[in-house]
Amino acid sequence: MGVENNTRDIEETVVTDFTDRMSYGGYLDLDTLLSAQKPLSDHHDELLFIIQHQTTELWMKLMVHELIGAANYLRNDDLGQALKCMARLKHIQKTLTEQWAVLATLTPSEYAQFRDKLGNSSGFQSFQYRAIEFMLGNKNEKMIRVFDADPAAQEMLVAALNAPSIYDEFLRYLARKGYAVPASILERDVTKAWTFTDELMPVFIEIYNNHDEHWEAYETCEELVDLEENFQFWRFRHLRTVQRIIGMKMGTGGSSGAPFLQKALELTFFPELFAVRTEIGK
Ligand code: HEM
Ligand SMILES: N[C@@H](CC(=O)c1ccccc1NC=O)C(=O)O
Repeated sequence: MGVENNTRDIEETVVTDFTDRMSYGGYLDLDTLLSAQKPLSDHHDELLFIIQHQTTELWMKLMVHELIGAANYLRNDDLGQALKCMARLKHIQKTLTEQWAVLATLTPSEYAQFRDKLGNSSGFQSFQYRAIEFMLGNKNEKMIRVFDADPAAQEMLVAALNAPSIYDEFLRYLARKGYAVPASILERDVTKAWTFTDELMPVFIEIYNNHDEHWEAYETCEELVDLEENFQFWRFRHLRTVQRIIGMKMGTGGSSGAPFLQKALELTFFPELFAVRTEIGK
């Protein structure tokens, strides 16, 4: 039987009594989740602003989880599982980059009506964002101080600062597989930002020039390139959204605003994987 009167019958077997059963809202703790939106103004658009940030933080929570997973799998030489984590990470990144379109419906006039309520709070203080940057190799000890007033966040961030990045783990994996990764790289101080290392180039040139013989390493290199590219796309959409909403105003976090965000577009996580492109087929 099809639908009648444009109304779908609820089937006899559908469960409706949840007095002693776990329900959807109970499992997902929706009471907590949906009571966490607390606008500080009466402005219609503040809910959009809050939900855009909260959904981003939720997806970033999964990104942290997947990045930890990927690093652990690499450490255990389980490349297949590490690649699965990276594939999921890339889809989350795409979702987050697309999501900027929702916030871009906020006009400068609308935002100006509640911006003063935000005080000095800023995305700059997102510990999950900072952890993701650290896990990808953009380490910066100075960021830790921002979290002096939040010991739990700070502890998590210090752990991410002290742990090898996903790139460090990949290079260690390559070394275990017999690739000539210099010892100085394997023993480097992982709390410092990665900087371009010329001695690594022969390893990647070999992998890219003879990719059939190095398929697993080659595929992983390209996954890392995708991750970096997607990260830059997110940063770019953030910058463009900021430009259209606050122009050249300073940030609530105290930075110069757009010029500060622009500088991040010059950062790179895996410089050798981009440099190798110049060398292919020479
Ligand atoms: C009206 C929308 C937004 C504006 C005007 C804006 C503006 C800014 C500005 C000016 C900064 C520089 C730090 C400062 O001085 O405050 C910044 C940083 C940041 N914002 Fe936003 N932002 C917006 C939306 C978002 C959203 C939705 C997120 C998602 C969580 C986000 C995440 C971040 C992060 C992670 C940083 C630090 C970036 C870095 O260290 O390179 N922002 N934002
Ligand atoms: N930094 C933004 C304010 C802002 O966007 C914001 C404020 C509180 C919590 C998260 C935010 N998002 C990103 O920076 C501004 O300068 O307008």
